[in-house]
Amino acid sequence: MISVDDALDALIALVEPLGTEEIPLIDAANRVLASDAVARRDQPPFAASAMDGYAVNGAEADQHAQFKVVGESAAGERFAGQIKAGQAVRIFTGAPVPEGATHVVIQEEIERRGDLITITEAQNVPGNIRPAGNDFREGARIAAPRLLRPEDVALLASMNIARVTVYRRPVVALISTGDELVMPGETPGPDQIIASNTFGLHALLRDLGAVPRLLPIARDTRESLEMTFKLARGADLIITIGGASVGDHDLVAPVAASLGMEQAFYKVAMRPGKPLMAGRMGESLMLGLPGNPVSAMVCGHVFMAPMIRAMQGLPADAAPQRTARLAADLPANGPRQHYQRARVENGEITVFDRQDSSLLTILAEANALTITPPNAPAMKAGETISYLPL
Ligand SMILES: Nc1nc2c(c(=O)[nH]1)N[C@H]1C(S)=C(S)[C@@H](COP(=O)(O)OP(=O)(O)OC[C@H]3O[C@@H](n4cnc5c(N)ncnc54)[C@H](O)[C@@H]3O)O[C@H]1N2
Ligand code: MOO
Repeated sequence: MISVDDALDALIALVEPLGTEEIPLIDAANRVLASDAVARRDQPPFAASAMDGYAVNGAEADQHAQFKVVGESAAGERFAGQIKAGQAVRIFTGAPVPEGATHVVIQEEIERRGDLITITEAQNVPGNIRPAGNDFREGARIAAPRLLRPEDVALLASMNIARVTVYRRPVVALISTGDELVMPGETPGPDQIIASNTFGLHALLRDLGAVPRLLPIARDTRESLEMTFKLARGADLIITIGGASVGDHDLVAPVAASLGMEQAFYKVAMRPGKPLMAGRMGESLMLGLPGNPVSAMVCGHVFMAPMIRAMQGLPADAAPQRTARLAADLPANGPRQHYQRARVENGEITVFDRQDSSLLTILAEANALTITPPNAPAMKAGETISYLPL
């Protein structure tokens, strides 16, 4: 058995970032930028009014000063002339500030009669003007790699970047194994259960930006598993669920080996998730997850997620950890790193009593997995513990 950290290192060593593709900006959210994006213009491209009001020369903008309104500057259509002494231009938010104007008086602070306005309040001069290039200048960069959030997409649009180069999304084949499994919605036989972690992992993969492909459930025979592995060809990553342990029907390791899988490791000192395996299989990477539903999901967060991020060119970091205060004492740990379902609220974390790796109700109630290193001593309520947010 190897440690969680060594297993992660071995996994990341297998991964190379996938190729890149150019896509329309409208599809860019949740993708990873592969080449720096460079602004094609200044924003704003002109000094712009920040308010609805009147553009004047700030040197003249005393309380009670009077101006003649000589024109209008609207967003999208500027006032073509220049403001002279004693003149003002009606202006709207986002409109170009006319030449000669250095200040915008908001319309709540003037009185208007016909073409004449009078400033009614003392002014903070200059004000209410956004200088050209205030947000960014032409040539400003968004550095790759970067996972593009909706906020980044807005900025890219503003930079007039209509297409972006991003890493390809990993295609992931998901194989459930076991004679006992049927799909949700089917009618299980008396000894059957519903394939569940398959769906949890599918959802997690989507969240991570991968393209999951759900393959038919492989039965507990060599032939069925071989056939399903063949269907998985072409995937960047093949994930099996179940059949990873030592029972007579646990065929994933021998069948994968017979199909040429070069194993990087098998069995990790963690709980749940011990019978994890990984390696390379032809053009694909392979990750064999344990079948117990919680084990599979925990391995999904701890191992699959960093792999998918690294395939998309992001730094190959472990899932980010946080800390919280324990709500109750925690017993000493055994030889495997323990990931326990827990609920964190207002900085305090409660570890659930029931931790059997088949209990999806407890997983669904949890919003965190506490991490206890191998052979860690008992901890007292109030001590700080690390956790993975779910
Ligand atoms: N003698 C030993 N027995 C077991 C050991 C061991 O070291 N020695 N390890 C245990 C641990 S830890 C785990 S975890 C499980 C993992 O076993 P497998 O990966 O071989 O998984 P299966 O036996 O196929 O299934 C385990 C359990 O999970 C259910 N399952 C499987 N796939 C799904 C799915 N897609 N959706 C929902 N549930 C699924 C399956 O029906 C079993 O109940 O082995 C222990 N045994
Ligand atoms: O350690 Mo196994 O992965 O649940 O229950």
